[in-house]
Amino acid sequence: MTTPSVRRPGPASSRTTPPEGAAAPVATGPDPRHTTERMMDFQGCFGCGADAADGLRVAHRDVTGHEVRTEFTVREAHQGAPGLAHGGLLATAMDETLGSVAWHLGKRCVTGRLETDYLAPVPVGGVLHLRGWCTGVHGRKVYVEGEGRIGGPDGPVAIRAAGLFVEVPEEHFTRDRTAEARPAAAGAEG
Ligand SMILES: CCCCCCCC(=O)SCCNC(=O)CCNC(=O)[C@H](O)C(C)(C)COP(=O)(O)OP(=O)(O)OC[C@H]1O[C@@H](n2cnc3c(N)ncnc32)[C@H](O)[C@@H]1OP(=O)(O)O
Repeated sequence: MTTPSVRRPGPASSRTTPPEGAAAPVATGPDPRHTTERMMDFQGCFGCGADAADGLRVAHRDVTGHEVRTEFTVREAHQGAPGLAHGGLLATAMDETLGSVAWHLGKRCVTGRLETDYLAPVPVGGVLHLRGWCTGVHGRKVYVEGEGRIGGPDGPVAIRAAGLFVEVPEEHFTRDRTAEARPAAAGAEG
């Protein structure tokens, strides 16, 4: 394995670092009022759903306070280069883990920003052991960091990330956006 020749900074930029005055996280568990009827028993999530055929099926293992642990077993469908996980999918596994941290704070959040550092390749057949934790809360913004290790929960770090999650109203998930996704009418200016 190659050793990084320069010392890397942490994963968080100024946009994913809690500002002065941010509050410490308070882990309350997910708020059941945030699970709409449509979301109940939904297994189509590409990150963790059992019904997403080539999805990541990230397994949620453990929650301690505001720290969440998950595992992602890399399958052939997740390859980028032969035998190695695609970086975008590793970011997805991280998004799943970090997003879960925000929801465990009782906040209905979506990803606003996700930053990733890749430190080592993750082989097909390998298990990425992910961990995410909250670094602060400021208004609607939840700041989260995480890391993924290979070869075991204490193995070498393969990916690090920092994310900003933003609280949204229920309407974010219930609104019918079909019309918004259609191509604009011919001649309409963008
Ligand atoms: C268990 C569940 C696990 C789930 C894991 C998976 C999570 C996902 O993948 S969610 C899907 C991907 N994400 C999305 O689709 C989100 C799309 N984006 C949006 O809907 C909107 O842009 C949204 C909600 C993030 C923000 O919009 P809006 O509600 O209008 O708020 P807005 O005023 O723009 O932003 C709120 C605050 O966040 C900040 N902010 C928003 N985006 C960013 C960003 N990218 N970088 C830095 N700051 C940001 C704003 O500056 C603002 O800060 P302040 O309160 O200090 O002024």
